[in-house]
Amino acid sequence: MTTGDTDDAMMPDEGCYVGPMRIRRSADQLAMTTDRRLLDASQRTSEARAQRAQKDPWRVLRIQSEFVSGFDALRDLGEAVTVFGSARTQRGTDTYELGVGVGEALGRAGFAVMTGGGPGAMEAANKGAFQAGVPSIGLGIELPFEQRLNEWVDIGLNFRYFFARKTMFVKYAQAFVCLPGGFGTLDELFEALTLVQTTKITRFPIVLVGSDFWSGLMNWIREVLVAEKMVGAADVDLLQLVDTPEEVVEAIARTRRELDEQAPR
Ligand SMILES: C/C(=C\CNc1ncnc2c1ncn2[C@@H]1O[C@H](COP(=O)(O)O)[C@@H](O)[C@H]1O)CO
Repeated sequence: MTTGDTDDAMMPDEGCYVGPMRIRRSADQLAMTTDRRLLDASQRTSEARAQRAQKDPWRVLRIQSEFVSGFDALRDLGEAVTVFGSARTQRGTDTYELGVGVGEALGRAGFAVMTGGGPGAMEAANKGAFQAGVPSIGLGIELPFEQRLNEWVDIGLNFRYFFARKTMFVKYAQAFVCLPGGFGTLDELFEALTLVQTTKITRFPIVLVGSDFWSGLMNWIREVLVAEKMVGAADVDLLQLVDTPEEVVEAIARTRRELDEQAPR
């Protein structure tokens, strides 16, 4: 994060977000995040247990405040779609352009677009939404390294806690779209799938974009999960696999129509 011939240690760090706040800290300090303070088992010494007893009850207020600010910021949002995808997708690649196209097509169909607000596929989808003139929302997360919301976000919120942020992705969206991604994207995809499968959320299309990328997973779900009776055959239909931005919009519209026919609002 430094340039030129200046002593690296003297250069201010780019900093990172701690919840909604941007601060500069040393690399060691950056390794600690609020989520980690709450969850990390490596803290289980007697000293850490004492701290836990003293501090955890008060953390609830901070957790609560994240829900309050999220609910408040998003309360007037119209129809929206959450787009997940890799933080590592490079600008100028086909996948990045696909993400821009998806954001734009969703925008033209009247949906605001919500992402994790980071780089890669998130940035691409935000860019498309911005270009379509619809709200382009980024729900960032405090991470143990420098992070900022991408430049195409026009409504941005930063969260300390993954679980508070995930609630916003679900509560304020009418569908999920997954571009190619890694563990983060898979986590978000499977959380959504579980919520639909267990009817915690209803009327919720989940669309995977990019058959080259996702068909291996779809085959594994059919050949292993269904075959071993870990999921029902019908559960596979909760996922739709498409390749183009237009097909994303069609898939969402089709699922909504089908759901309306089964159980009119
Ligand atoms: C890896 C880098 C930055 C990470 N920055 C992120 N900012 C916001 N949201 C993120 C970030 N990384 C992951 N996420 C969430 O998970 C999904 C992507 O994870 P994947 O493992 O890359 O698939 C994404 O949808 C976000 O919600 C440095 O460039």
